[in-house]
Amino acid sequence: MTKKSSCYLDAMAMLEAADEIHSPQVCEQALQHMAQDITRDLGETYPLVLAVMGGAVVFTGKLLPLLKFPLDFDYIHITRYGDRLQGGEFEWLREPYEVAGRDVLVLDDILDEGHTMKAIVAEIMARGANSCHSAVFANKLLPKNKAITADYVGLDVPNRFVFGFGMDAKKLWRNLDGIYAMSEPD
Ligand SMILES: O=P(O)(O)OC[C@H]1O[C@H](OP(=O)(O)OP(=O)(O)O)[C@H](O)[C@@H]1O
Ligand code: HPA
Repeated sequence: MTKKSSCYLDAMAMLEAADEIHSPQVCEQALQHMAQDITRDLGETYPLVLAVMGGAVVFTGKLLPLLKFPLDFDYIHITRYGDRLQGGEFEWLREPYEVAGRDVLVLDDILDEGHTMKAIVAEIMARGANSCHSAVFANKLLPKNKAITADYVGLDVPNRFVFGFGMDAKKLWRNLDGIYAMSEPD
């Protein structure tokens, strides 16, 4: 039998200690509701849909086939957490291109303090977009005001570090189909 790496063991221990917040079934239902709302509001605008890498990858992959109207798709990449549990400075790894005159829909995995989405929307509007809507799969419930609220929210999550459904904790477990919260120190 092969020896399991310490990364593998750490990942399994993290999942074992975590609490399930939203099951895969609840996540799928939330996706359906989001798709209906987005279709109702943006279905005739031929939007440019921008996924925020890398957290939006699962949300995007599951949402796009539910949007049964014409759209363009591209991605942007901005990060401020890396493998940390606290946000820091922004780093743009791929800026938004060819947004002038477009109705843009930004997809991201989570709205936490909202600084990332606020910076994205500001950048897109500064580049001449006609409009910019935001859709996040998870909205973290915080005891303070956020920098921005999202136009479309899949599910609320508690004020804990969550992972799964595209979200990583210390770079782990983006690939889970439900949402989990890391165990809290005793
Ligand atoms: O609302 P905020 O407090 O700004 O946090 C939300 C952002 O943080 C995460 O990105 P991260 O910087 O971890 O990059 P990632 O997408 O590569 O995980 C997440 O994907 C959001 O983009
Ligand atoms: N989980 C994963 N990524 C995040 C979070 C979180 O709770 N907050 C901001 N980015």
